[in-house]
Amino acid sequence: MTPLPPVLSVRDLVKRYRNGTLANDHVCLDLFPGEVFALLGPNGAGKTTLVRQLLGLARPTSGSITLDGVDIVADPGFARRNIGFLPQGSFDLQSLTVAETIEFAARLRGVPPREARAAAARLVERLDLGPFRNTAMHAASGGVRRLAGFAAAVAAPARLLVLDEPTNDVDPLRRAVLWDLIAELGRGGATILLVTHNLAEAERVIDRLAIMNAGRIIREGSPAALRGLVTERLRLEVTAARPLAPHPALAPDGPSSCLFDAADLPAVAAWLARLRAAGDVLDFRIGPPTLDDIYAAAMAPAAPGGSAPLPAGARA
Ligand SMILES: Nc1ncnc2c1ncn2[C@@H]1O[C@H](COP(=O)(O)OP(=O)(O)OP(=O)(O)O)[C@@H](O)[C@H]1O
Repeated sequence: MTPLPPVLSVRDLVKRYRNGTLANDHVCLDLFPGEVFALLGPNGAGKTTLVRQLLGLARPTSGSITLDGVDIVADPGFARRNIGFLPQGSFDLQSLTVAETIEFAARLRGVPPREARAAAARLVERLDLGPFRNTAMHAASGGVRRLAGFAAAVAAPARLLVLDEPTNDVDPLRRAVLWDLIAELGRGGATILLVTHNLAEAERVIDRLAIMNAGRIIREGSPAALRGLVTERLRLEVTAARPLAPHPALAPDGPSSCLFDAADLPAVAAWLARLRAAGDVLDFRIGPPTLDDIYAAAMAPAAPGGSAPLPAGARA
């Protein structure tokens, strides 16, 4: 079967600001239909710069960006019409109510009035925003503004959704609904670029991810492929009844939550069983490394004498 062409294709993208900062250094990226793709990286890595160019809000120094094959450097309007965007910052239309904001966003992207109103009503219901429907955006809490912004981004059909920290300030119950909705949109065929530091929650919706550092993509692949960075390690979470003397295999950061060598599993399991029988440990969980662990491993300084090896298949 021939793979579908990418929705978004970025080739050799370079962005150098006027002050000389090289914010994107030959970035290449392909996003395929229906995938939820996470862009990760520390502060200042170049993520916002990349997003601004994808949206046609900043001009690349060199390189190309196409959306559905259309050159959006030459036609930035095409990007603005076809990308749903939840920005990191606050919303501009502060005098509109929550429901009006969502409806207005849909209208701006060409949805007829009746459908725009229906889409807003559906999203208000789904995100449990009913009590805030008629609250003016400027008077809404940070979390409600965030949810309204999310609803505004997804209220009209889009070729690509760019969601920058969608769950910031959102309460845990609505956050769970929001992640469900993101996963559903992906399953429904939407292509989603997620910029987030919240790896623990994003983990269950992500199909592929890229880690940026200093303007470059340093790792790219599915979470499963990138787990190659931390093979031979397991993560232990312990609920203890009282402070525990550390086990040598878990030092120095154990044992409440830590990584340990898989080879030490028999010793660690026997130690936990003893503590559990004595009532010192109430509960424990041993599982594979998390996305946070993968990220930390990717960002760790290279071992002396060379750079960290790239695991097979870690770069798609
Ligand atoms: N308008 C600008 N002029 C000059 N330098 C800039 C400008 N905007 C960003 N930079 C610099 O470009 C680099 C990348 O910044 P960018 O905002 O893209 O990073 P980021 O990964 O989005 O960071 P964060 O996670 O903190 O939002 C940084 O060194 C930043 O200081």
